[in-house]
Amino acid sequence: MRVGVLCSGGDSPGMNAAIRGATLRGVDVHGFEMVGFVDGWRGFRDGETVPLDRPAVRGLSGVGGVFLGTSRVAPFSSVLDEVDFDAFRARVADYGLDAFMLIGGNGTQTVASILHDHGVQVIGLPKTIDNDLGGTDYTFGFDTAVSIASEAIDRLRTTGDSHRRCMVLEVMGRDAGWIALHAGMAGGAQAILVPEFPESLEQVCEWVTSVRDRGRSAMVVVAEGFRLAGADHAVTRDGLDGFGRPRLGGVAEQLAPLIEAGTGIETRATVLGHVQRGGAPTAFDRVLATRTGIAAADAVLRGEWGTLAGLRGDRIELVPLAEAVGRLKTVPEDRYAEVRLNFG
Ligand SMILES: Nc1ncnc2c1ncn2[C@@H]1O[C@H](COP(=O)(O)OP(=O)(O)OP(=O)(O)O)[C@@H](O)[C@H]1O
Ligand SMILES: O=P(O)(O)OC[C@H]1O[C@](O)(CO)[C@@H](O)[C@@H]1O
Ligand SMILES: [Mg+2]
Repeated sequence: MRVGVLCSGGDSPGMNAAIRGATLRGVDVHGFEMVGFVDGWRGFRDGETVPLDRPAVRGLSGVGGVFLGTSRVAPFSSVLDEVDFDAFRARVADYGLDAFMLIGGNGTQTVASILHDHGVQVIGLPKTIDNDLGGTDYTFGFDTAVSIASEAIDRLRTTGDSHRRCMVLEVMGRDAGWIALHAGMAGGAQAILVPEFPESLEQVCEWVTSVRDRGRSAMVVVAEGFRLAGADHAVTRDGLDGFGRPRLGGVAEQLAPLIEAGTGIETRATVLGHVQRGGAPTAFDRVLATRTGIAAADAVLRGEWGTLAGLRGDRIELVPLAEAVGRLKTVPEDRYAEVRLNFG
């Protein structure tokens, strides 16, 4: 059995641990031959590969980023209806591959599902700091991003308190508010603004003012995909991402002067950015990623194609890819309601 490993989408702490887990199980236990593609589909297109074996993954469990590289380079050069899947399968055969392990978020696993539907033997490994992928309770990288964001909240709080300022922290997450919700809860934020539930500026200002009236300084956590009630799209930056989508970001910088004008309270914005994706994974993410890699190698051995190695409770289960990518996993209303009652 010859298995190709490929990462796509943004990097996510734990990816190295997942590749290590899959390689140790796949090569040493099951006797597979394994190969990694450099920089995702770019390496597949350009023929850039590295052999994966025990020495190649030595010491990687706690290392951030991903040594193979990742990218948003598209797997197909045409729109889906026009993709030549015979040519794609022929390319897979050129590499001598029997199977693919695809490490990525909802976009990557959508590609995995499409490939499975067209006869490519694939297993998905769910990663993303956004935690927006179905079929798994948590994706590795999320816990690390939340830890970094909650540390940022703790730090912003002390300077905010010293100056009696309102501090607004923008975190990532694309169209899902998971990082904002969990980091905001961990840091005791007085308002958490998520893409799933727009709020009016008046309401945000009311929360900030009530915090001041209690003699405290407000900490507002905002997800990059949040929009004020009535706005028809999220705030974007110039340029497109590698897949041609608008880049999210900038909502904190837009909100801060509006809050200051609406409350009379000096307000500052911080955009956490890629810091929340960098550095060493937490122990939780290392364990989750390693177990995901092990489960994926076992799934290859059993030929459980078209599945994703997802965390369900305390177990890694193989979930049909189609089920996992059917819809984005966003913050449900009850999770938002339980924190919103205490805002302000
Ligand atoms: N529907 C699709 N059809 C074809 N290719 C897709 C599709 N969705 C995603 N892709 C490809 O997969 C890549 C990875 O997807 P995406 O950029 O959404 O990241 P992801 O896997 O969701 O990870 P993350 O959200 O953590 O960055 C895209 O950049 C694009 O090349
Ligand atoms: O690394 P890039 O291409 O700037 O992408 C940033 C995006 O990737 C993520 O970090 C992961 O999907 C999102 O939270 C964010 O919107
Ligand atoms: Mg995604």
